[in-house]
Amino acid sequence: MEFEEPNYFQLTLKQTRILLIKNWRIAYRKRVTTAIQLTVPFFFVLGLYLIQLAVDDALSTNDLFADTPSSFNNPISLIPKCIPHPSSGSHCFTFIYAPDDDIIQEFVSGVLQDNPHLGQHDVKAFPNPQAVNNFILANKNKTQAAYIFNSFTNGIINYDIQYNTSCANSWNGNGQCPPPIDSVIAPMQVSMDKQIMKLSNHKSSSHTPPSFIPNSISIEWSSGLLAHPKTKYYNIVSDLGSIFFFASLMFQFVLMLQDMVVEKETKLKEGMRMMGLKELAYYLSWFLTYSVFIILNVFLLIASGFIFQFTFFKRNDFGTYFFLFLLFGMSIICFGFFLSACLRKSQAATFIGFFLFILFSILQAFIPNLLYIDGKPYSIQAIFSLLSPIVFAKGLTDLATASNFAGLRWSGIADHTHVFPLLLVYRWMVLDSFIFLVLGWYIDNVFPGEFGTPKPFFFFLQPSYWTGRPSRLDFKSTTPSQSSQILNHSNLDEDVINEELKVKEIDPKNSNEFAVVIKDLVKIYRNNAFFRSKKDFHAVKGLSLTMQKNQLFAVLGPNGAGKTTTFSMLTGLFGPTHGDAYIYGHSISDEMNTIRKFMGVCPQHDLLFSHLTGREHLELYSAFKNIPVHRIDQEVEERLKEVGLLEIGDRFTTVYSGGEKRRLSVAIAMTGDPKIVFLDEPCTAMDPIGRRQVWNIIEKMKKNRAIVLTTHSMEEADILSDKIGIMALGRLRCLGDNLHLKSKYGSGYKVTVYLKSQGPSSYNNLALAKSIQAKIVNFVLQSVQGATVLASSTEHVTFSIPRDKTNELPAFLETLENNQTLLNIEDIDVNISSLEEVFLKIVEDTTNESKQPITQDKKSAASWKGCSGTFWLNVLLTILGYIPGVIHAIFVVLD
Ligand SMILES: Nc1ncnc2c1ncn2[C@@H]1O[C@H](COP(=O)(O)OP(=O)(O)OP(=O)(O)O)[C@@H](O)[C@H]1O
Repeated sequence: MEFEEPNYFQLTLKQTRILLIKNWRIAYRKRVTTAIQLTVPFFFVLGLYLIQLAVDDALSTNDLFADTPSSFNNPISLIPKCIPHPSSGSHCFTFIYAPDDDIIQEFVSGVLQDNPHLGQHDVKAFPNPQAVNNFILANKNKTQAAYIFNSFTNGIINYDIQYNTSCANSWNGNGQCPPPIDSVIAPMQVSMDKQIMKLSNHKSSSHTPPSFIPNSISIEWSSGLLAHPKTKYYNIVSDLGSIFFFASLMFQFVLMLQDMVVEKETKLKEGMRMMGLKELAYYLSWFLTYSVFIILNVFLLIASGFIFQFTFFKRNDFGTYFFLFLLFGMSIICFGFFLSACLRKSQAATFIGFFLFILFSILQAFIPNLLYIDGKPYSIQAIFSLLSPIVFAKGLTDLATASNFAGLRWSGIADHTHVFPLLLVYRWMVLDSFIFLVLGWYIDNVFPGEFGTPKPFFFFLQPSYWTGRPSRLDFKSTTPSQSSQILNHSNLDEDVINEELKVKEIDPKNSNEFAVVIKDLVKIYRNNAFFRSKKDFHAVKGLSLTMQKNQLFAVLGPNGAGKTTTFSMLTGLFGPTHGDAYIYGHSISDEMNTIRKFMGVCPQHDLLFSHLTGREHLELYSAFKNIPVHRIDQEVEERLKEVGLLEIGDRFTTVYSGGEKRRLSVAIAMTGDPKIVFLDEPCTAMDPIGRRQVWNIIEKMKKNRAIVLTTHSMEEADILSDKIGIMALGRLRCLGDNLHLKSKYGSGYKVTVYLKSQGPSSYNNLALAKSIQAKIVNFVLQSVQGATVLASSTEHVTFSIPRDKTNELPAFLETLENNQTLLNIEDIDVNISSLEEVFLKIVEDTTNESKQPITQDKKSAASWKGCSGTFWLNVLLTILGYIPGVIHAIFVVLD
């Protein structure tokens, strides 16, 4: 099957489409979560409405808001007696006064007469205002108020009433502080003014009254409210709207972060990338999925606002708040992208998601009021505006304030008489979205984390990144050869050394002969992302190898040999530390995107979505492989049939048995007719029938493609492979086809001689059989030097023929056959050593070799520093490249 060379954008669109279908299918199947996700704004607006109702109810008993059909007046009360605050002693002055002259004392006596609950000890006289100040400064909270008489000139009496704002002297035991004008100032003024009036009426004074006061006037004071209907003055949206609206949209942010990090943590994302998923399609699909959620949320939020009749929605123009919500929603999706690129664990994602949710809720409640005011430098406002929740709260507060009046018109969004008008809020949210999108994309490429090949920090300048094809303009990283430093050739197999020499001669880019050429491949697992450490682990130590086209190459090795690490590098799960490999002439370091077009992968652990069926998985991967839409059904049917899953293809993979999941993984690997297929232990957890079935499939697959198989099953390798490489402790230990390995590393041949039956079991017959057995043993041991008896019974004897006597084997077997009658031999069976024996021998040879510390790696680092011409440039570029890495590292630490 030949598929046309895909156009990058067409393929991206196609993949985006199928990923969207996948996302919607999963969303549909997780109905409860999705329903909550979609309807959450309604519940937040409902909550806001209920709070509004509760507040309205509480205010309904207050005269200010209650229905007041006619005005009413309350007489001005008496001057309240100062009640000492528990913290400021046992006594306080209700008022003090200055100056201390006769006429003022006359006034004060009158005030005390009018306020019989007060006595002389509640007041205190001072000679002048300065003395009053000195007393107050020296005696904190011991005075409630003061009369300061300034002048009596030209018939004008000028006096001040000063009062204590600390509320300490109005302490009424329940912590409430009454408004000073009503409770203190008005009674003091009324009382004092009465005395002035009395004086003018000459009732009790011998002093001459000021000339402007008429003879005999009396006034009664009272105050009251105008008549008014019931008012709903309090607008809950002004105070709590920003938190509630913010929360209803931030919900999506937390869920998206969780969804994306789970796909990363469970390697599903990398699994899809290995099978040809385009990065852009991946991000686009999540962006579109969550954009739809956000748009639906925004409409529901607005609709709920209208249902509950909030003036915020009724008075402001629709566009003003619609764009505010929409742009904020988009900005949090982009912020989610950025965070998902920095996080690896879903647990950390949940924790950080909720932490940010709470942090922003708190910050946005007060920062905008302190920040977006006249006189604040724009630079400070700009820094905080990089966080879209803060700038969102500013926009929301403006709209809530406007809704207390006539509301904001769309034409007024750019009103520059406002500090930070709404148009600026929109622009900042667009800028925030862009910045976080770019940062997330950059970090994902340069610091892909555990999986993925890190790209150079200037990757976006390389034409190949955009075109998917290598270009002459691409910067090539030179990876120094390591094998000569790392390997000690003295204990290596000569086939391995020859292979290494052969690889050195090959020009992998232009050789048509090989499917895979591996050159000095090295993988060091770093303990620390930034520094070399003694805990770094050298998993693959300079592997050089070729694999032929149309052949199956089996990689064997004990646990920890480095098979999966090699496999992961070849399939692009992560990049090599040094060296390179070429698959059909394409480098795994630079051209993985090209390789993925013709590569199929069955990883060691099944990477399956629990809410998709087997058939849907194959549809998904068929789209990644650019199979035309009209051929996808046929492809899916064929793959399901091939692995025997046709009948259960429509079931969710969660109900598949271990073996069925493996078979589905094999089917996925074969989707799209790949030229090279990597199978990592494809038959684990399979029963013998399933295993045979998969072996048959692999056997058929071998025809037009190269297959790389890692396995622990010697039988599997023996039956399927054309060539075998056995690895141990990160190195290739031997290489060749099974016969070559068996004859080279096996103990030799096994010859089993079956004796003729001597009749029913009896003492005589047993003695006869023993003598025949002795004769045969004698004959064989004399015929072949070094032969040994492995096992014997009255029915057969098994001999081991040493490997160096293999050439004598045909002549010996002929002699044995010629003496068959004489020696009473029934049958002769010849077996070569098993692959298992070879494997055990190789592993045994390497058990004494300890895992090497990476001293050589330090040498290579030193030699790198030695390239002084480029050293400082490299240092500079590295430092620049690490800036986003520092941001990344902060999150990794939190992770
Ligand atoms: N992410 C990692 N960080 C550090 N060391 C690792 C990491 N992954 C693997 N290793 C180590 O590298 C060595 C090779 O591991 P690898 O998984 O390649 O072995 P393998 O041959 O595939 O083993 P198995 O047959 O058990 O799958 C092991 O010692 C393993 O502990």
